[in-house]
Amino acid sequence: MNASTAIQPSDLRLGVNVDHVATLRQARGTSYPSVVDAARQAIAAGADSITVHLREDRRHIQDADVETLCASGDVAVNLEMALTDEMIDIALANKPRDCCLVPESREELTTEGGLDVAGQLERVRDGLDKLHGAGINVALFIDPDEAQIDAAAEAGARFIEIHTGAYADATDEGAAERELERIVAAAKRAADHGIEVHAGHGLHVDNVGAIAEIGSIVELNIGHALIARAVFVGLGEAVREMRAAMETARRNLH
Ligand SMILES: CC(=O)[C@@H](O)[C@H](O)COP(=O)(O)O
Ligand SMILES: NCC(=O)COP(=O)(O)O
Repeated sequence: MNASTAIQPSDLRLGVNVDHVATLRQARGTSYPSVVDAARQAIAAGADSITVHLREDRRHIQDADVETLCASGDVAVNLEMALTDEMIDIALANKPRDCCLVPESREELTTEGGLDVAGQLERVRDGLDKLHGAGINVALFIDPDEAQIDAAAEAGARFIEIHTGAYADATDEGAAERELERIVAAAKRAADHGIEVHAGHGLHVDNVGAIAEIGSIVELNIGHALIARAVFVGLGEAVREMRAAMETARRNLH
């Protein structure tokens, strides 16, 4: 592989999820902190895109955040959403560059498992067709599971986002290693299907390296830990720290 085709650290994109900027705002129902200002600051500091999860219960991101961000023209938006008619209509009305279909339940504290594509293939295929028809890139947020990867390919997915939550939440090194092996295998299987591979959930500067070293993963979506870090160092510095951790790890690729 010559230098021109070697994987470059910049090959790995960073999507910053700003849900929890909205969590702080919703805590008091104020107009601040501005999600749009946070998005622009993150982009200025090196983020490639902004992820927002418009949940059915609107616990953090609001419809107006999606509308303003998508209308801004200077922020690449990745709209995370449940596979429902309501959310598909909102995506079609706002036309974010990207969507990511995620499972959702009101009782959950945060996203738990990945989307069950294998168990609802036609419904997923129908959702993909509607969003693709509007020119929206759509990723399926799925567990690092062979059957779900194969189902994503069968449904016509062009992108997946591998759920890294089990890896991030592993309580010991052995469990983390086993989850990492699942992610590596899933990323390779998806890439072999010709699917672009993203990853996210629970990542922070201390655990992102092993994921960033997986050459077939080209985008990471990171939110909660980065926003938490921003409380102490500011959003721009938190983004720069994450990018540096990703690029340092990416240089380990052969
Ligand atoms: C799908 C995923 O893992 C996250 O992007 C999601 O946004 C988590 O939901 P909360 O941000 O509500 O924790
Ligand atoms: N899809 C993952 C994401 O957008 C951010 O997840 P987290 O870093 O907030 O856990």
